[in-house]
Amino acid sequence: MQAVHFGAGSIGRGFIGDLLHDSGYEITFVDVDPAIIAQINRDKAYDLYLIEQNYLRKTIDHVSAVSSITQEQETVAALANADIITTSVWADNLPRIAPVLLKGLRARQEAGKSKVNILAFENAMFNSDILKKSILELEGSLSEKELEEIASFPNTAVDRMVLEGKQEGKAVINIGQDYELVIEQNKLAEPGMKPIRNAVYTDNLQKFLERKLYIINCGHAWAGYIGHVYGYEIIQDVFHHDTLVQEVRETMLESASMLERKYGFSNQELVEYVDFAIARFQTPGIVDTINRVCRSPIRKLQADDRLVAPCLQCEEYGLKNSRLQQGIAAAFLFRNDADSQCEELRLYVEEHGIGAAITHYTGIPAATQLHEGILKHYEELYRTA
Ligand SMILES: NC(=O)C1=CN([C@@H]2O[C@H](COP(=O)(O)OP(=O)(O)OC[C@H]3O[C@@H](n4cnc5c(N)ncnc54)[C@H](O)[C@@H]3O)[C@@H](O)[C@H]2O)C=CC1
Ligand SMILES: O=P(O)(O)OC[C@H]1O[C@](O)(CO)[C@@H](O)[C@@H]1O
Repeated sequence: MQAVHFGAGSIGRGFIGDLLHDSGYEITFVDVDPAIIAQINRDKAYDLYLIEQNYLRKTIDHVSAVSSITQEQETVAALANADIITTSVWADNLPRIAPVLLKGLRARQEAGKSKVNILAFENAMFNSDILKKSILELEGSLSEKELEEIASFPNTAVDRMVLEGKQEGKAVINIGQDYELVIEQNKLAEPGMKPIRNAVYTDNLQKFLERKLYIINCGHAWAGYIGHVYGYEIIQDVFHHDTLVQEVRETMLESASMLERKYGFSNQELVEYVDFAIARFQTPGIVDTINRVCRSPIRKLQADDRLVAPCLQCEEYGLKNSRLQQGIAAAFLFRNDADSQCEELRLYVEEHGIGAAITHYTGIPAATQLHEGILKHYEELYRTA
């Protein structure tokens, strides 16, 4: 069986590649980074290191790689022959892979190939729908009916600790043992089939997605943005600071109270989920930068993302959300010269003021209780920063 995976980065090789390999696929990675492509083609394999098993090595073989920039024909040919197509390129990049994907789908159409599953494994709500929409919006694209005849776009939730590391001086990928890969079953090309082993198949993805994004990623982002205000650079340092850990926990529990109300999760299972996530962030020996956790703050401030969405929903249910407001405020103070979204945010605040920026990036209207709360937190954090 053949898999084509866009994005040979941490999650691409460390999580999706791992599971595709264990499901029996040969994997063609499509990337834009010549160094990663060359490395995969040279070694025809790559190594992963299992953090909790004293960095035990696991080799992923039967892999190759192509560049979507310089090897478009090869990419299209691989797509035409694929039994499954997957991505982990960051949600913001999905529109960039849409054109070559469309060419691959046309090639499949011409060759009379069977309907293929296309799964976007990105941290975003309804990630595969974003990709489908990007394909449909291309000039001269297929109609929605034509696209649905040749491809299915099940949405997913993707959770695993995957970190860049070093072994014997070489850059490697370290992976955590716990993971959750959830796939929308009813949208699969054949809903009875389970194309990836060890994934969870569900018809109620939103519940899993929100639990993961609004608790794990929310707490992580809160810790990163607040940690940055306090001058930390490594996220583990935040998780070794008792007061901050307590505050992250309070943030995650604000989201949890909303999810309990909305989906009927039990309080105990959500509290256990929060504590499991915090324990994972505290795994001994791992080092992860705040710059990575906080990357792309504009994306993370969107109304359906990890901080604003649970905050808005808590507000609707009349639930406490002050910690979430604080995390949103802190995101506006995140600075990283290598991240263009930080500079865009900074310039917008400088030109229009923080009040307008909150509304512009989060959609939260001015003169609401929420807006005023975020503003107040921003002013307090600004004095600390
Ligand atoms: N690292 C993690 O622990 C987790 C990451 N995710 C999600 O997985 C996705 C990928 O994250 P990472 O693997 O950490 O990022 P990464 O930066 O390590 O990997 C992204 C890869 O995509 C490639 N890429 C970018 N644009 C491309 C294009 N147009 N065509 C082909 N390849 C392209 C990059 O060259 C890079 O190799 C993101 O959506 C992230 O939110 C989700 C859960 C966990
Ligand atoms: O990958 P993103 O969406 O930029 O956000 C980083 C988050 O994703 C993860 O990489 C994995 O879920 C977390 O470490 C972090 O919460």
